[in-house]
Amino acid sequence: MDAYISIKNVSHTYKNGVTAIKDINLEIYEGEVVAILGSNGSGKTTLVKHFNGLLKPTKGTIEVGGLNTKKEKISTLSSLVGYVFQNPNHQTFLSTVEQELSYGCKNLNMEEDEIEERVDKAIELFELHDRLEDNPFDLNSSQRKEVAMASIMAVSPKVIVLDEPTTGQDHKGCKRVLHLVQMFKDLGHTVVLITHDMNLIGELNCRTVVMNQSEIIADDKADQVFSDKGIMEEAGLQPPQITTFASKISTLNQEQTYLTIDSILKEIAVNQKEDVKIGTGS
Ligand SMILES: Nc1ncnc2c1ncn2[C@@H]1O[C@H](COP(=O)(O)OP(=O)(O)OP(=O)(O)O)[C@@H](O)[C@H]1O
Repeated sequence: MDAYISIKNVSHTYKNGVTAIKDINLEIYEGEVVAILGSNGSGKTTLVKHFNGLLKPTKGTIEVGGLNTKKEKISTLSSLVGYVFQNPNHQTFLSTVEQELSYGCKNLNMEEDEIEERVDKAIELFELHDRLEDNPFDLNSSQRKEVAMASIMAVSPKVIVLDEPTTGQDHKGCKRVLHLVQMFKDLGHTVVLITHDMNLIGELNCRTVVMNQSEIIADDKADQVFSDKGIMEEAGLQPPQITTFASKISTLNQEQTYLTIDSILKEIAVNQKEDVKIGTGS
């Protein structure tokens, strides 16, 4: 299968001379959930802004859906890759939620009927029926972020990039983000997450690309990355607290990397059943 996003030897040097990404090679396939991790300034946002043409490589090539991003307009690329900014205020600027939801589709010159159909679907998915007349700026930040996601979903791009989706969210908001990522995946979208939220990555146990000093230093499933002390130290990352806790409990299988409380509880339940079996001689 061909990669949907194919990045070959890509570097980006800003006008001020900072090379924010260096010789990046990365392939992202349809339907994947990929987290991009790394300390501040490691190059995550610069990399991802290349996916929808907001930035163009100063060296190397990127193809999205077979199109060379250097040769395509941002409008073409943004119908393939939707970018949900960290701060929804950078994305919502119209006076009603309904206008926001149709904005992306209108920008792509879709027919009225198609816009209506897509907006209705987004309203359904995000349960926004009661908010259509609201001004996005009267909503709380979590709701505003959902409106931003819903307006991207109306366009229905193959790839959805979520930049720090849980930053500034309360516990309920974080759970909702997890649910939405899973929903996007179930609907067949590819999801790229830029995040510092190790718990979110732990819950997803998704492909995890680690960046450090403008380069990719790891690309593996989250449990493999989190158990690699060298990589974690080099990138200045800490695994989820539950992973560190589990690594200190000798009765747990130390060959395994536990990413969630549920995975620990499951292991304990299995151990207890084994104990009962041994105790009864059955
Ligand atoms: N528009 C710009 N002009 C010049 N330098 C920039 C620009 N945007 C980012 N940089 C620099 O590029 C480097 C990488 O920044 P980038 O924002 O891609 O990293 P990041 O990993 O996303 O960081 P953070 O986690 O803080 O968002 C940093 O040194 C940053 O200062």
